[in-house]
Amino acid sequence: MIKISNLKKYYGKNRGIEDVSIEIKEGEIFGLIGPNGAGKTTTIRILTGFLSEDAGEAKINGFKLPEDINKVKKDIGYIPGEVNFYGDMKIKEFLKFNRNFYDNVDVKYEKEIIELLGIDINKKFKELSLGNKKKVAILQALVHKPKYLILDEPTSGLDPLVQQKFYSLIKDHKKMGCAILFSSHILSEIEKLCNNFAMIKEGKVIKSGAIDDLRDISSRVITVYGLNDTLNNFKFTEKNNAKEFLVKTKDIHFFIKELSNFNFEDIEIKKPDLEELFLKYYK
Ligand SMILES: Nc1ncnc2c1ncn2[C@@H]1O[C@H](COP(=O)(O)OP(=O)(O)OP(=O)(O)O)[C@@H](O)[C@H]1O
Repeated sequence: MIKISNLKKYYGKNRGIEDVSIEIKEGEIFGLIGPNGAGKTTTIRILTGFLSEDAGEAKINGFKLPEDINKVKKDIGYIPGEVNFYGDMKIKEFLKFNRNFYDNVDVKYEKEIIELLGIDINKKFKELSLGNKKKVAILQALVHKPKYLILDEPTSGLDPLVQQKFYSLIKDHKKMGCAILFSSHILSEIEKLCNNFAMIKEGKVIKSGAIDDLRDISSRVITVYGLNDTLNNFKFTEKNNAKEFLVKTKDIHFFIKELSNFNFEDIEIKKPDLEELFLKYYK
């Protein structure tokens, strides 16, 4: 398990994080979201052994970070937000170096990922584009089939096709029982991939829980176009020349009955948009 409790970190007088607590179980993809400067990377840097905390604690499999990083290093896969490897090294040399470090690299799997993502291992790192550098970072993070994956905006810079391939690799790791921390600004990918999430703002967790609970799966957004009247029992907000109602699924037939007394042009019924809900918290 990855367990972070009341973690706090200041850079001198500057707040990094104030109070962050999250738990990620094996077989779970956990979304870490929040605006620029919220504290996601600071949290991740402590978890990956690069920074020490001021208060609270971060643990992986019971080992305290950053102190015990060497005891869990081989079980962790990490994709940093900014990928900076050894510029003059060819990718194939880098992979050899990586195989020596992680004595548990699955060489067959390494080959599979190289083919899946289309990585040119004969190129030097400095010759690669941003997206292709990111592909090497993905490869390096996954080849030893880690038990814990820590991903800091892993899809930034990837084209949509490679993104899809990356998602399938991550889902495979989830099936293998990996505990995955996935930091991202792309709310739709958090919605699609994650079971649970935490939103950090100004260094504190302001909202967390199951993605499905957040969405309020028992309600529907009903947009009615060309309706000039108001309904007695249902409130609405005016949006793009239409009236938008949030209606509990159990009340939909009452809603339709009441609406049928009036003229309107068109109607659209959909599940609440998670992206809109997330954006409210960003503001
Ligand atoms: N080396 C540093 N020195 C001083 N302040 C820092 C340093 N690194 C981060 N900070 C500050 O800590 C806060 C949290 O930054 P952090 O990089 O953790 O946020 P983030 O959520 O990862 O942001 P983003 O989404 O922009 O990557 C910010 O206010 C940032 O300015």
